[in-house]
Amino acid sequence: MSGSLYDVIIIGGGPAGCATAIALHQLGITKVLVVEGSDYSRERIGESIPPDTRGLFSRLGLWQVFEQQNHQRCLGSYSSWGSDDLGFNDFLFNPRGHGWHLDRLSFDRFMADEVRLRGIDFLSGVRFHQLNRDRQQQVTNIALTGSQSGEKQQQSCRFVVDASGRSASLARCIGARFKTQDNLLCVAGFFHRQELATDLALQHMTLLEAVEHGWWYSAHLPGDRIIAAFASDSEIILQHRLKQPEHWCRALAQTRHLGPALSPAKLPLSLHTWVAPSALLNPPAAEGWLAVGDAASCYDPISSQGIYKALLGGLNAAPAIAAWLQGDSRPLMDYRQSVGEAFINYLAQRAYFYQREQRWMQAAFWRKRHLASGIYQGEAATAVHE
Ligand SMILES: Cc1cc2nc3c(=O)[nH]c(=O)nc-3n(C[C@H](O)[C@H](O)[C@H](O)COP(=O)(O)OP(=O)(O)OC[C@H]3O[C@@H](n4cnc5c(N)ncnc54)[C@H](O)[C@@H]3O)c2cc1C
Repeated sequence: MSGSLYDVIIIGGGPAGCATAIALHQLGITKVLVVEGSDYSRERIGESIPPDTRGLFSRLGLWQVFEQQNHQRCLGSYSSWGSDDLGFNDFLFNPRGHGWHLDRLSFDRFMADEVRLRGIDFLSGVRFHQLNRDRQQQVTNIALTGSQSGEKQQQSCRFVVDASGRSASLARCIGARFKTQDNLLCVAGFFHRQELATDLALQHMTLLEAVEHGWWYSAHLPGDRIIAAFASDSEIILQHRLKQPEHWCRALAQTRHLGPALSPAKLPLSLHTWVAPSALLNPPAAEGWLAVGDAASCYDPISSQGIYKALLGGLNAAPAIAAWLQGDSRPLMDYRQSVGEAFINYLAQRAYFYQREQRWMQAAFWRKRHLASGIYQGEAATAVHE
């Protein structure tokens, strides 16, 4: 595969990278290479997607095949937020129907298979390492390394896409930097349904519960698995030793709704920790490259918007790339602007949501979010216009 000049190389075969490759293919751009560092065997996070995602699957030509996958329907969410009561928000009146709780690994493998089925070159187990750009020739040379073998190779292209998720490894090589507005940490445990006294009513729902030091959520996944996750600041997690299963389980048991609903009979074998920042890449695009998905902007998991944003980003990025390859860079600059504007909208929604919780005004977690919401939006606006 070495040696040929690609129109586009995409670093990262997650939802954003695969959606970009498929959307480019729909526009007739087929000299595309996707480079994925993993072999899709390690646990991934991010499973709830809203009903509106159906429209994006349709636009990508994936709706019928996605429907045949075995993902769990999500009919709505219960939440205890701003009040001790458990409110219920269902999707019954959404014209697009229900959402889904994905088996995240099989979803990412499915997206990668759909890319390959279209005849698009796809390297997995190969990591982006370094790049060097020949601006006169308008060629970018990409150095790649086998994740296991350490074997090196080089590929060249005219346009390069960073879809490497929160690491934004390619964009950072070019000199772009994240402006981080918030740095949540999530500690998650996976259970099998048999290990829990789960209330059947919760089976097709997401459950969200605010507590003094952060918030919890749980979701029922395919294969009768259940995820429960606690989101807070790293110093609070450290102080309460919440990376240790016994402390994490004790904190879960102390919640008003989630603990009694799950009541795990035993500790999870291990806990997984993920950073969940709210951050905007500055800039998210420039001549010859763009970032998409989490590499361009990361949203708080409370929004359940990450995968939706990744798929939509791929659909928006493809025409901007196609135009750039034809010599018109205006759509690329529009794309760059739209990533920033969407981020500002997201910050406003997020601030509104966190402001609704007023029960623990003196607790460090909530004080920090209430104080910061105004400042965040001002800073983000600057990032877009820089
Ligand atoms: C705790 C938590 C809970 C979340 N919950 C939800 C949720 O309920 N719903 C939702 O929609 N979103 C959720 N998200 C967000 C969601 O997971 C992300 O927004 C989504 O995965 C972004 O997709 P992506 O393709 O941009 O990035 P990723 O999914 O991160 O994919 C990036 C890909 O690039 C590859 N890669 C990285 N570096 C390199 C390299 N150097 N070379 C080659 N390949 C590389 C990675 O292996 C990966 O496959 C959650 C996130 C967190 C942290």
